[in-house]
Amino acid sequence: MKLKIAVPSKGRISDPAVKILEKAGLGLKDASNRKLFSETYNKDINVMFARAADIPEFIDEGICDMGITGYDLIEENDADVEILLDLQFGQTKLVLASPDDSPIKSKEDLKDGMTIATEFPKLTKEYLESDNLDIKIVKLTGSTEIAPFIGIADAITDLTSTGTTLNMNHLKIVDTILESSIKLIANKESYKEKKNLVEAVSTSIQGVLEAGRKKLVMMNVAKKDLCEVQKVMPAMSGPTVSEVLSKEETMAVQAVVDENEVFELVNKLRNAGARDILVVPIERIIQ
Ligand SMILES: Nc1ncnc2c1ncn2[C@@H]1O[C@H](COP(=O)(O)OP(=O)(O)OP(=O)(O)O)[C@@H](O)[C@H]1O
Ligand SMILES: O=P(O)(O)OC[C@H]1O[C@H](OP(=O)(O)OP(=O)(O)O)[C@H](O)[C@@H]1O
Ligand SMILES: [Mg+2]
Repeated sequence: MKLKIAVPSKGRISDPAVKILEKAGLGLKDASNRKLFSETYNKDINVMFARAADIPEFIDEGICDMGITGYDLIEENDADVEILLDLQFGQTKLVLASPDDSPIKSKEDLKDGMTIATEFPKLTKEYLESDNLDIKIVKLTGSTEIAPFIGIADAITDLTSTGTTLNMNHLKIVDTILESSIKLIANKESYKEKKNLVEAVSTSIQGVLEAGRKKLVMMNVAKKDLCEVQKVMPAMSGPTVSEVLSKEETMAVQAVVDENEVFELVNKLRNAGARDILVVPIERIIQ
């Protein structure tokens, strides 16, 4: 039984998606450009490349079993899929925005008869319907930010992450409609029929995400200093201590710690008597 994963073929989320699969042990056998399919180093799992915007539909319809794409696209396509993981990249938000000098400064300033340009008509319509506003929606396929300046819209809804595009086009954020990031999703039937394989992929990717924030700290400690070192040693399940065969009165100590604790910890460990301290990246942590 094979499992097919849909991966964005281009754009800002394509490379990070391929990289997280590689770290999860699902490296692509052929990631050359313009290929539609690639095997992975797991004989039961293949990858299909597609536009991020098409992936929600492909998973909903079962054309692929799993996929990696943006939450905004899942919602805009009203895709009925299982959202398994937040992949902690591609954070963005869909916002209502208007020209800097526009009187539209809040949602309340929107009036019947106005026009909004967007690449996300469904999400925009839902956002407006909640206030029974009779506002025309103009669907564009990109460069939405110019719409208010060529007379086709009073305001826009668009994705923003750094805010650069809005600032460069003299647009201000009026309201946030949806927070989004990149998700690992699965077809609901596949999740039942290929549950083991789907969960194996999800667990492995979760292990990569967990490990991303952790480091393995290893060191040698004289037996006389062990107590002092253990006092400063935060750890997931207590440090591991073992005999150093080559040095009698010395113990090898190691523990997994959060990367943001490492700087302070290393100095405390040295002061407590630890020597030969190594800080090692971790590829995956499977609880
Ligand atoms: N600043 C951003 N603008 C747009 N999308 C973003 C942004 N940050 C993250 N994303 C996420 O990436 C997804 C795909 O956006 P992206 O623009 O990379 O793909 P694309 O539009 O298909 O490719 P391209 O922009 O190169 O045409 C978006 O739906 C969203 O989930
Ligand atoms: O807040 P920022 O970091 O400026 O990002 C926001 C911009 O990114 C997206 O466009 P993209 O670059 O994906 O081009 P596209 O419109 O062709 O998809 C989006 O449509 C905005 O224009
Ligand atoms: Mg884009």
